[in-house]
Amino acid sequence: MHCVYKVTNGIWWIGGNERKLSVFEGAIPMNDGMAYNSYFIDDEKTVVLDTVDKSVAGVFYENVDYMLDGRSLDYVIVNHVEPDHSASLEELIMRHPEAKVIGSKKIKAMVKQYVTWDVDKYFEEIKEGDELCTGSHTFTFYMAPMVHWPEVMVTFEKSTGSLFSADAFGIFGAHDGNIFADAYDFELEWLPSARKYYTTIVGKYGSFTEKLLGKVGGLDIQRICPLHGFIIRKDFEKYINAYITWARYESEENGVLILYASPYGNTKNAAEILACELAEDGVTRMKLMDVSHWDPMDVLPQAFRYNHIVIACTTYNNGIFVKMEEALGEMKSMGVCNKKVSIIENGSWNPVSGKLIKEFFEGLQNIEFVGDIVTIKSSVKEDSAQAVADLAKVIAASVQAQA
Ligand SMILES: Cc1cc2nc3c(=O)[nH]c(=O)nc-3n(C[C@H](O)[C@H](O)[C@H](O)COP(=O)(O)O)c2cc1C
Repeated sequence: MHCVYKVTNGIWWIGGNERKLSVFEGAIPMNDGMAYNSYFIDDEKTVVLDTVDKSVAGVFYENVDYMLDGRSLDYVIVNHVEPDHSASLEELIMRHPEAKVIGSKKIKAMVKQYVTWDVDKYFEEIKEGDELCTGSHTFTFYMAPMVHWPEVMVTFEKSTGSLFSADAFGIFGAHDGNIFADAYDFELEWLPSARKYYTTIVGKYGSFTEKLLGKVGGLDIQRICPLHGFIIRKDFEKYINAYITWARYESEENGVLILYASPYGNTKNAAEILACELAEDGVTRMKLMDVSHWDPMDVLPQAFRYNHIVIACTTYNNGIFVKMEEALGEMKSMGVCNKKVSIIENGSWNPVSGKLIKEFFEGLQNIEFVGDIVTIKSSVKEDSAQAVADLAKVIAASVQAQA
C-alpha cells in the first residue's frame, strides 16, 4: 500500500524507510535505520525527483502509481546516480517508458553504466542553470561535483523555494513519522546523526561542499529536501552553520577526545587518570573512547568534533595497536586536520607506538603537538602517573587558551 507525505504545494515525499539495516554501504555501522527520500511533483507535467534503494523499491513503485493516478510520468530528474538513489530507476523506466530522464552529461554517462535500457533514447541532457517548467513549478539545475560523487547535481524549484540537495544535508536514521527536521530535537537527534553522515560519507570533500553552499546561497530557499533524513524548512542557519563547520574542518568543541587502545587495561588506566586530571584542571568538554569497542566510523565524527585529541596506545608487534591503526586510517582517509594532539604510549619491552603515532599525525595537515610523549612500561607507576598529570596540565592550558 502507498505511503506518501505532502511536503508543500504540489510536492510530495514518495520515498521509503528501511529499519533492518545494521551496516550502510558495507562499512558504516548504524542502528536507527535509513530514509531513502524521493519526491513527486504533481503539476501539469508529472515528475519524480530521484528514486530509492532496492530495499524500499516496493512501496516506492506503489507511491508513484498512487500519485500518478492513471496519468503518465513525464520526467524523472536524477540528481545522484549512487545506487541507494538510483537502483529503482532501472525498473521505474521499464514501468513508465513514456518518461524522460533528466540529468547532466556526467549523470547520463553514469546512468549508462548501471541500467540495461537505451539511455540515449530516454535521456534529456541539461546544463548548469538550465530551467525545466512543468506548469506551476520551475526547476533550475546546479552542478555539485564531489558532494559525494562526481556526477552530483542539485535542483532548485522556484515557486516553492525547494532545494533538492542530493546527499547534502542528509543524515542517518529512518523517519519516526514526521519528515520535517523541525519535529526533531536538533542537538539530540539531528546533529549527532548529521555529523556521522557528513564525516563518514561526504567528509573528504569539504571544499566542494562549501563551494555548493556558496553557489546556492543567493537562492530564496524555503526548504531543503535531501535524499536521506529530514526536510529542513526552519532555522536554516543552525543546519547550514553545522555544515560549514564540518566543511572547513573546524572543530565544534573546545575540549578533548581521548582515544585509547588497551588489551589488558593498563593504558586505559592511564587514559582515565588523564581524564580525571583534565577535569580537575577545569576541562569540561571531553570524550573517552575505547577503539577496540567503537567502530572507526564512530570514532571519526568525534575526531571532527573536538579540537584536542589524545591517543593513548599500546605497542603491538612493534607497531601501533591494530584497532587504533584502523581508527587513525579512517581519520586520514577523511582528511582530519587542524588538531592539537597529545600521545601516551605503552610497551612492555620496546615501546614504539608513540613515535609511530607522532609520525602518522605529522602526515596530516595543521597538527600541533601538545606536550611530550608519555611512556608507560606495562602499567602506570608513580613516575608515569606524574607524567600523565603533567601532560594534563599542558593540555588543559591549551584548552583554556582556546576559550
Ligand atoms: C599481542 C601483543 C603484542 C605486543 N607487542 C608489543 C611489542 O611489540 N613491543 C612492546 O614493547 N610491547 C608489546 N606488547 C605489550 C603492550 O604494548 C602493553 O605494554 C601491554 O599490553 C600492557 O598494556 P595494556 O594493559 O594497556 O594492554 C604487546 C602486547 C600484546 C597483547
